[in-house]
Formats: sequence, structure tokens, C-alpha cells
Amino acid sequence: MVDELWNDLRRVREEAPLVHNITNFVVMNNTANALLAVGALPVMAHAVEEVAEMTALAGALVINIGTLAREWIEAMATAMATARERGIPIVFDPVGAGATTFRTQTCFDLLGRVAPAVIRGNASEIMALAGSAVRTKGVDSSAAADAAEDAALLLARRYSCAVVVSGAVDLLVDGKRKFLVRNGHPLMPKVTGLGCTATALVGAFCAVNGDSLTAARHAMTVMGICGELAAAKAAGPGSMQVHFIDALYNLDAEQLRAHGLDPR
Ligand SMILES: Nc1ncnc2c1ncn2[C@@H]1O[C@H](COP(=O)(O)OP(=O)(O)O)[C@@H](O)[C@H]1O
Ligand SMILES: Cc1ncsc1CCOP(=O)(O)O
Ligand SMILES: [Mg+2]
Repeated sequence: MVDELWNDLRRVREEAPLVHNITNFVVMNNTANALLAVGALPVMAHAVEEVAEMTALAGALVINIGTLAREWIEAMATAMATARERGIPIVFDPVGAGATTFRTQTCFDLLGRVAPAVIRGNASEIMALAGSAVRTKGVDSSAAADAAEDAALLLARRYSCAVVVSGAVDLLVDGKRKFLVRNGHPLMPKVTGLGCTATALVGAFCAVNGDSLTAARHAMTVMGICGELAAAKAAGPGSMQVHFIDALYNLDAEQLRAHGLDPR
């Protein structure tokens, strides 16, 4: 796994795929910096007048409903339709699904029109999309990833896609395969937007690897290892964010091996 991961990371760095993000106001800056640090090129564009053109240029489309407003929904649907026509992978982040009817219903509407390559959310969000009665506090999960395994499988079958449930241990399924990613650090959920960063990195890896589940596994492993490397230098969430970007930029093959990848 380590060699395949390294190959994908090198491809991201060499090919610098454009990742088109329709994402939330909270994380636009962190996400763009993380994509640049890993070697991809970010662009944030959400005007309905330009999204089709922008998506057509991209290696991956990331749709994130974190600060949803009605006028964005048409832009998201248009971008997703363009991606489908052109075979561009879509990665979908249902931020806060389950917290409000607007968020949950919009996810159903968008996903019902165009299925993504990958859905990446926390356990509460994935359970909400699967119809489980789950209490969710805004954008943070109230459950561990393993509690969402049945929900993840249901979504993987419903949309024929890969599903990533993030948490202390990430769970990844696509209906046929299941992977766990154990890397990571408890400081990570103390930095806003690292879930959205994970989704964007899944987009960057999907741009270079057509096997969506493998691409997602590689991205989530990179997230976890960089979280561990950053936490070793951080004094708290503020410096964690800065060290995380540096760790993404500097990540090398030796660090990947030293961080004990789990081949299951
Ligand atoms: N307690 C934890 N220990 C280690 N890693 C974590 C922990 N919680 C989250 N992570 C990692 O932080 C990143 C963001 O995940 P998460 O916090 O679940 O997303 P979200 O912000 O969407 O809720 C992922 O890479 C995940 O593996
Ligand atoms: C706090 C917040 N509110 C709306 S979007 C957002 C960012 C959520 O980012 P993440 O899910 O990556 O923590
Ligand atoms: Mg999130």
C-alpha cells in the first residue's frame, strides 16, 4: 500500500490537477492551502454563470454544503452535471446533514440527480443520509465511524460510490471492499475544516487514480500521517493548523513508512 500511495502522491505533485471546489466560507482558505501544499491546484468558484466552464477544466469536483444557500444549489447541480458528462470524479461532503432539514434534503436532491465517486462525511452525517435517527450538533459528529458502517454500506449501494466515514479511525467502503485508516491525532477535530480538507484531498487523489476507494484511502492516510506529524510539533490547535500544511508539503516516503501503515 505504501508504494501505491507514494505513486499517487508523486502523481499529484507532478500533474498538479486542478480541483474545483464549491465549498463553504469557513474553510475556503484552509482548503486552498492544503490542496496547494499537497501539490494540487485549487480553485473556488460557485457562481452559476461560470461553474460549468470551471468544472470542465478540472481533474476533480468537490461539492461541500457547509454554508449552503438556495442560490448555490443550482450551481452545485450544474457543476455535478458537467462532471458527469465529462467523466470528472465528484467528491461530496454533506457538512451538517441531519442538523437541519434544508441540508439533509439538499443532499438527497443533489445526490439523486448525479451520483458522486466518493461521499466523505463524519459518522453523524453519513447516518443522517442513510435515514438513521441520529442526533447531530451542527457540523460535528456525535458518533464514532464504526457506528456508521451499515449506513455507509447503504449509501455505497444506493449511489454506487465509495463512502468515507472519518473519525478517530476512518472507515472506508464501496460495497465490495472495506478499509480502516487508523492514522490521525485527537487535535485534528479541534481545527475547523480538517474534515473539509480531507474531502478536498480525496478529490486531488481521485484526479490521479480512477479507483475511487483506493484514492480515498490514500488521501485519508496522508491526512492521518500529516495530523500525527503536525501534532508532534504543535502547542495547540492554532499551530496545529500551520504545522499540518507544512507536513503535507514536506511529506516523504520515509515518513510514510515510519508511520506504520495498516495494510488491511
Ligand atoms: N479523535 C481523532 N483522532 C484521530 N484523528 C481524528 C480524530 N477525529 C478526527 N480525526 C481525523 O481528522 C480528520 C477530520 O475528520 P472529522 O473530524 O471526522 O471530520 P469533520 O470535521 O467533517 O467532522 C480526518 O482525517 C480524521 O481521520
Ligand atoms: C464550522 C462550520 N460551519 C459551517 S461549515 C463549517 C466548517 C466545517 O468544517 P469541518 O467539517 O471540516 O470541520
Ligand atoms: Mg465536516
